[in-house]
Amino acid sequence: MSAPGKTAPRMGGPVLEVQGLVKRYGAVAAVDGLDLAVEAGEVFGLLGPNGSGKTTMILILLGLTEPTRGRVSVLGLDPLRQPLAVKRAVGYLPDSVGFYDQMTARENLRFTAKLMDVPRREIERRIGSALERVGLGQVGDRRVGGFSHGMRQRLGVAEVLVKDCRIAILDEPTNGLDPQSTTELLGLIRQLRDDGRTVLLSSHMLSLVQTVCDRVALINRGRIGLTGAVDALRDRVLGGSYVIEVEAVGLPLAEVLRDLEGVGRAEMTGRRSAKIHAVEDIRPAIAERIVQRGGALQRLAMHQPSLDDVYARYFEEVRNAA
Ligand SMILES: Nc1ncnc2c1ncn2[C@@H]1O[C@H](COP(=O)(O)OP(=O)(O)OP(=O)(O)O)[C@@H](O)[C@H]1O
Repeated sequence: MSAPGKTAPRMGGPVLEVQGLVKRYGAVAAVDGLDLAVEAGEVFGLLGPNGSGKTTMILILLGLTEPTRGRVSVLGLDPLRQPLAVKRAVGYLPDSVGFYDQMTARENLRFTAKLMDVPRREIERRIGSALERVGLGQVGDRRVGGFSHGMRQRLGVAEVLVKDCRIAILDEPTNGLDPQSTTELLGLIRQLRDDGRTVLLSSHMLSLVQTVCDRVALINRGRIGLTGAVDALRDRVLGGSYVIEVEAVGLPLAEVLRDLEGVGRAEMTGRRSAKIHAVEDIRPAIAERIVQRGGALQRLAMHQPSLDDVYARYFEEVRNAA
């Protein structure tokens, strides 16, 4: 597959940019003053509860919905004024990708390639290579009507490869996929990034998003609440907290932990076990203290908060503040 994309009206800076975006449906503000900049080559996750405006924003980026107010730029293009150019440069996978069921996978890809003006001499080579890459090489001549949901999603990725898009936008791509298909799809998303493409994805599958996204934005009621790398958000929302589980015998554990430096809160989970919330990884200090006081350490494990913890805490704070 060749290097992605030839549409490069601007060098440097964000490839997807939204400023002061508002979209109203009557009294409902689906998007309510949203600013976002996605840099070239990153996998960016849009996270937020149902109805927070993720799909609306994606449709605006694709030129499929008109914003009420605000500025939108996709590779320097205005999706409303240049919808065809945006369609050529951006691959879009909704949660259920639409293909012609009566046509084979190869015919569907050929149809898109012609529609998108892929150079004729390139079409068959790109289709063959894309089908192989997404693991559909053996079934390229089968009708898509018989494909599973996971196969359709992979065919959606093949379409991005055939169009050679610089940007792929995926709306809830892992919805309805079994664990193996989910893992495969995430692998393909990583490959898109490794090609140098930019990926914007919306998802509720936080633990999975965490494994694939370079940065995420938490969206609440049509606005971006927080943006950053998962680690940075963890620090900001959870105060960089580490959860350490310790189990020791031969000493009064609660007393031993009481004045240990770095312990934010220690909660006894049993007679010999405790869960410690700390601002840094203080496992060596815990081990040393227990041994010094004549105890025997039986377990010392650190649990790093996941994106689910960040998400839950953030939206809890938002609800409490409302
Ligand atoms: N065509 C429409 N007409 C009226 N209201 C709409 C329309 N599309 C979206 N909305 C409303 O706008 C808000 C945002 O919807 P949107 O689908 O963008 O959210 P979302 O974050 O993608 O949700 P989900 O996670 O459930 O897909 C919701 O209150 C929704 O009901």
